[in-house]
Amino acid sequence: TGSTRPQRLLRAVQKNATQGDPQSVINAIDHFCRHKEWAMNVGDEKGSILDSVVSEVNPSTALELGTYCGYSTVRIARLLPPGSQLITLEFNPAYAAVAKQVIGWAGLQDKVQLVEGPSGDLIPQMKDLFGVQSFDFVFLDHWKDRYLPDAKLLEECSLLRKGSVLLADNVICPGTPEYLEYIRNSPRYESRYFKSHLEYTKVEDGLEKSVFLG
Ligand SMILES: O=C(NCCCCc1cc2cnccc2s1)c1cc(-c2ccc(F)cc2)cc(O)c1O
Ligand SMILES: [Mg+2]
Repeated sequence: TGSTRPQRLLRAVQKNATQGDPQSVINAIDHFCRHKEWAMNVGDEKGSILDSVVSEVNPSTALELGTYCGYSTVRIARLLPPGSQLITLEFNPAYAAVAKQVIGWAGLQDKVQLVEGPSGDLIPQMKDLFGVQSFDFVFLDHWKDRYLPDAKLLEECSLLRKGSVLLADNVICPGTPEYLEYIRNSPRYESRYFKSHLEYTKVEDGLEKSVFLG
């Protein structure tokens, strides 16, 4: 039984990145995905947009839906102010196991809570499990047909407050048409589209930033 792509990605991080240096972890993953094997990380181009939104929001509590190998987890966590927390949900235990090691290699484990399971079950438990009142920032990067139901679930569970920012990956490719339709037409959100490209390719993709108005 050979290795999986996430395991090969982790080996590239352990070989080429410096422990405790998040930027070197990011660079190692981008190099691996551009020159060795494509993987569904948000990537460097969309990652820079993610960085600018996270820096602008400067969240105390952040939620990531879809950890995968932890690339965007590291991008977000490295920018968080001291004392803030990022909760990241992953459905696939094999992905979660790799992500935990990538996050650890970056030295960001104290800022990150990695939780395994489906978002639909876990979101209603956020207050009880982690004592979260509300999220200042949410990065949606999981099943594309779960973006809409989970945005509604966050509202219903009072996990969003006036000014909370949702940032959604892949709104063009693979695409999240129902989510875009809802969020762009809802009076409860102010949305903006950041045109970019599918990670490590020339294919169009983009991020949708939506501010909850309360
Ligand atoms: O599927 C994508 N991401 C989701 C996979 C995670 C599943 C989870 C479900 C779940 C449920 N609950 C909690 C946690 C989680 S994690 C994805 C796919 C592409 C892509 C792939 C092929 C292609 F040709 C073009 C684009 C690009 C991307 O940037 C992606 O993000
Ligand atoms: Mg994505």
